[in-house]
Amino acid sequence: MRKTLKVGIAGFGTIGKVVGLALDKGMPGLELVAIASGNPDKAKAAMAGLSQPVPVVSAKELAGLADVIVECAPTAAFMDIAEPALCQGRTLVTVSGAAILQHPEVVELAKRHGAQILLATGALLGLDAVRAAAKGTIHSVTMVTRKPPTSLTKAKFIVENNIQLLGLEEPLRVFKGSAREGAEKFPSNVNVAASLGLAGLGAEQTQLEIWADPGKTRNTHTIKVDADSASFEMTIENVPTVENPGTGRITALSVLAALESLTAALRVGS
Ligand SMILES: NC(=O)C1=CN([C@@H]2O[C@H](COP(=O)(O)OP(=O)(O)OC[C@H]3O[C@@H](n4cnc5c(N)ncnc54)[C@H](OP(=O)(O)O)[C@@H]3O)[C@@H](O)[C@H]2O)C=CC1
Ligand SMILES: O=C([O-])CC(=O)C(=O)O
Repeated sequence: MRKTLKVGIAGFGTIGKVVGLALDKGMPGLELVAIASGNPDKAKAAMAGLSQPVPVVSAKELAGLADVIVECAPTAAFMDIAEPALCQGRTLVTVSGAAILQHPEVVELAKRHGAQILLATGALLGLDAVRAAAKGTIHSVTMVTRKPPTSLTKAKFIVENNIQLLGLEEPLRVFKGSAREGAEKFPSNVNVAASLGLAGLGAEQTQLEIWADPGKTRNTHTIKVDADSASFEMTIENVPTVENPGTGRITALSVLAALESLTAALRVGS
């Protein structure tokens, strides 16, 4: 029998609450032990739906209590959560690809302390195929993201440049460049582009376009890969969450699938 893994959630918002509820209902081999969040009182109130509420602690305390830390906080909080977890040799499950690009030193930190960072596929698809293709030679990787304007209004670049997206009648391209630059300008909106870069050609060599598209009701990502082993093009159309339209519903489910693979006797997909 494998030992039950103690799980801590850092960030109890749109993604964190879905993960918390699923753990509370029961996931084999996994036990929710504590959470860390921005505002502890808000987090305690948000736990009302759990049958077994857990303590709200600091990110540092969480690293001492849990074997697995699920990080689903804003990009700016990433290091406060990742550093103590990795220094204690924990498994860090995250969807913050943009934060990993900003702080590549976390990989060295994980190596040094025998920890592991598991960047879940999140709101994207096909990272298994991209990783496999990267074992051969990839010629090019491109990604086109189209989101309803309401999913982009809170994006850093849009706010800082005072770009008016509400009332758009035609699609507007708000970014074209590398996945690295896109992830810097839209850290909470194209984590998936950062993850695609990390899986394949690297974030500098991965080309990205972001469109605010009034004709879309879903957050849509199309990736196109040309490699010596295969060519493929895939599109995912994510249903935006009500709480945070920039975050697709599938993101939290991807985190659950990643957690499941930590204890499952059969893992499907690389
Ligand atoms: N790869 C992917 O596919 C995707 C990745 N993401 C990433 O996941 C992150 C979370 O997304 P989402 O759940 O929608 O975001 P939310 O804004 O809904 O939730 C974030 C939560 O983090 C909490 N928080 C704030 N500061 C800290 C801190 N210092 N330590 C711990 N928790 C903190 C917030 O608390 P409070 O409200 O009290 O401040 C809030 O509860 C995003 O920032 C984004 O980077 C999101 C979507 C897709
Ligand atoms: O990439 C992200 O961070 C979020 C996203 O696009 C989505 O939910 O579709």
